[in-house]
Formats: sequence, C-alpha cells, structure tokens
Amino acid sequence: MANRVTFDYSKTAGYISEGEITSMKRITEDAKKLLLSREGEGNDFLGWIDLPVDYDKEEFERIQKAAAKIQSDSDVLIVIGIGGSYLGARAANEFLGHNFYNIIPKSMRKTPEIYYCGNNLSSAYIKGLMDVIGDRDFSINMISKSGTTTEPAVAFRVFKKILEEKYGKEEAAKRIYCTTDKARGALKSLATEEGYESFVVPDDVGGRFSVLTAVGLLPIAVSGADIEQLMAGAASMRKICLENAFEENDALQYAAVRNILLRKGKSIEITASYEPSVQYIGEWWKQLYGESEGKDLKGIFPASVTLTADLHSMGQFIQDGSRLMFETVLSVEDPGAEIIIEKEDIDLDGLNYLAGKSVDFINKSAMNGTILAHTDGQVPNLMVKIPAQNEFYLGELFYFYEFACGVSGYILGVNPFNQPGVESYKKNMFALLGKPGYEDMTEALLKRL
Ligand SMILES: O=P(O)(O)OC[C@H]1O[C@](O)(CO)[C@@H](O)[C@@H]1O
Repeated sequence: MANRVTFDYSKTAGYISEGEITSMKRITEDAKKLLLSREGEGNDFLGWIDLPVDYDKEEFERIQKAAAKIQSDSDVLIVIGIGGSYLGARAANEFLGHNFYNIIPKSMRKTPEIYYCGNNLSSAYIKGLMDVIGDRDFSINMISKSGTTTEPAVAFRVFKKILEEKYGKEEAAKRIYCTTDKARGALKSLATEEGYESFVVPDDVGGRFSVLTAVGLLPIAVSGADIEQLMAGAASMRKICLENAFEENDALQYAAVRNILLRKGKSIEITASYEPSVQYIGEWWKQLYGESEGKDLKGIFPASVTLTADLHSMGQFIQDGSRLMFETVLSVEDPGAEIIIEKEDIDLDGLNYLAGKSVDFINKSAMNGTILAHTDGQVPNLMVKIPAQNEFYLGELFYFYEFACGVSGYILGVNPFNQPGVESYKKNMFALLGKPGYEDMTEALLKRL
C-alpha cells in the first residue's frame, strides 16, 4: 500500500489503449503547461495553486485562536455558507470526524457540535436548527466570498438576531466570525461596521477552490482537526502535481483518462465511496467539477453514490441502464475500525461462513466484486486510493482533485474558473422577489408561472 493518495486506472485496460494514453498524455502535458504558465482562461483565479506553500501565516494563527475560542465558549457552531463556501468544510469534517460526531456522548467529543446552514432556503430546516441550538451557547461562522448570496444572507439575518437577543449586541459580535472578500461586498461592510472578526477569501481563489483558505480552515479547526497536517498533505501532493512526469503524476493521469473516456461517449462520471463519511467528498467534488467543466455545452456530468447503500437503488442503473457513465471509486484502505463477525452456535442467519472475518473485509469484497461487475457491464472503473482518513491524506486528496480539475478543464477547452450559468436562476429569483433593479423582468416571469 502506498503511503499517499494514488490514482489507479488499471481496470480500464479493456477500454483504453496504450496509444490513446500516449496521445492524451501530450494534450494533458500541454494543459498543465497552460495552467502553470498562468496564461490560460480564468488566470486571475489561480491562487489555489500555491496556497499550500504560500498562505497567510498570521491569518492561519488567528484561525487557530478563533477555533480555540469557539471550542471554549460554544456548545454549537453554525457554519453558514453555500457551494464552495461550505462543501469543503463539511466534506473535511465528515471525512475526519466520528461518523456520529454531533450526537456522540460529550465524553467522546470535547469540541462543539457543528451544523451547516444557509445552503438552502427551507424554513423547516432553519426552524429545526433553532430547536437543536435551544438555549445553548453558540457561535456563527458566516462564509460568503461575494457577501451577497441570498441563501446564506437570509440564514445569517435569522441567526444573528437570535444571537443578539441572547447575548446582547456587543457580546454577540464576539461570537460572529465572517469569512469574505478582504474589501468588497455587503458582508465585509457589515463585519467592519459591527466589529466582527474577519477572515479573507483571497481575490484569486474561487469559492470551489477555497477549502484550504479560511473558508474551510476555520470550521475544520473547530472540529479539532489538525489544519497544519491538512496543509502539509496538500503541499506534498502539490509537489507531485507540479514536478512529476506524467507516468508518476496521479492528477495528470486522472485528467487524461477521464477525457479519453469522455471522447468515447462516457459523459457521466460517478464517484463511488464505500464509507458513509466520504459521501461529502463526493458532494464537494461535484461542485468542483460541475461548475468548472459544465459550460459551453460541454463537460462530464459529475454524480456520486455511496455504496453499498446505493447498490440497492442506483446499482441497477449503473450495472444495466444506458451506458453513459464511468465510475471512480474512492477507496479508503484502512477504515480505522475493526468489527469481527462472531460465530453463532446455531447458524440461523447463515452468516457463519463469515465468522472470524472483519466487516471491512466484507466491505472490500463487495467493492471488488462491484468493480468487476461494473467493468463487465461496460462501466470503466477508475480508483482513487486513500490510505486512511486523516488530515494529511485529505490535504493530498483535495489538491489532487483541484489540480486535475484545472488541467481537465483546459483539456476540455473551457474556462474552468468561471461559473456564468449560475446567474440565471438568481436573476429570476430576484425578479420574483421584487429586488430593486429587477422590476423589468418581474411581470414577464409571473405570466409564465
Ligand atoms: O461565497 P459566495 O459568494 O456566497 O458563493 C457561494 C457559491 O455560489 C456560487 O458563486 C454559485 O453557485 C459558487 O461558485 C460559490 O461557491
């Protein structure tokens, strides 16, 4: 087992020839050069490339201090943000933490419960979260790069009021942490006006590439995770991505192989994990690749499943439905827990044949069997191997996917760093809500409803 995150496409041997790899290798190396030359489209959003080795150390220390304060004075942290402003933190906290983090006994967790909000407009969800907080001590990390996104802004207004009623304006201000643009936007103005501690989303880092900035780091640190190790892992993968030749460069190989498969008609990539705690890595990855590649009528549609659960729902389609997809398995080699199946005197459930075997052995057997079945069912299988669920390997994983995304977007011929399509729903929503400036559209839209 390698002691780092690796990519393995050996199971695609029947679908991809050596010649195809050789020709895509050249295209991939050109895309990498374009990315690193900083002359490609979207080149003002490349700050993420050097983040793991060139980040604001003073701010990093402030993040650790703020996390320690939240840990000491709060039972609950509310993380308010949407898209790239929350998915990375949630993915990390679920990947690194206890599967039942928020509800395990206090003796097993010294850090605050963490809930995510402002990623929907559900009043039932907001009310539910109010009930969960109850009269307990809490703090808010409000995260919005633009500072103007409706979903988090609505949630912030609601929870800020609760905080101010509970503690008074002055004390509440000490429990609000804002992560936003360093100078622009409504959130920045509010933070300055009210004296909230602020952290910066750098200008040159887009939301979906921001997990290694304060956007991800503060909520991750509050969970008790070691953010230095996270950065160290990212730095280690950065070195591989930047310096290694194609044959030793996992991110380049992943970018190349997925584009070969796309050109052969595989326009859907399904990320599959066999650990429920990896599910949100899939959600983070979907935003990263969906917003980066899905434009100009191009792209690979990113989907995700959690197995073996979804083998009993989506499994039928993956095995046997329309043949549009390939699958990338996120395999955690060591799950960090061992449960052994015990022998029973009377084998009523018929499981004695597994006596002495671990649940993970059963899980890995399901995984290996599924990989072969899907491969036989014309679903080419790729694998990202993660030795264990710790901060270092997670840092590697984040960087691996980010770097491959930049390269893959350039192979595809799109600007991987913009997201023009997201504006359409916002304009319609603003018009229907009566936001000043959108009056012209309102009537026409209402007629269509
Ligand atoms: O941090 P902000 O500005 O609130 O944006 C949140 C998310 O909204 C988008 O701009 C559009 O969905 C994403 O790119 C971004 O991650």
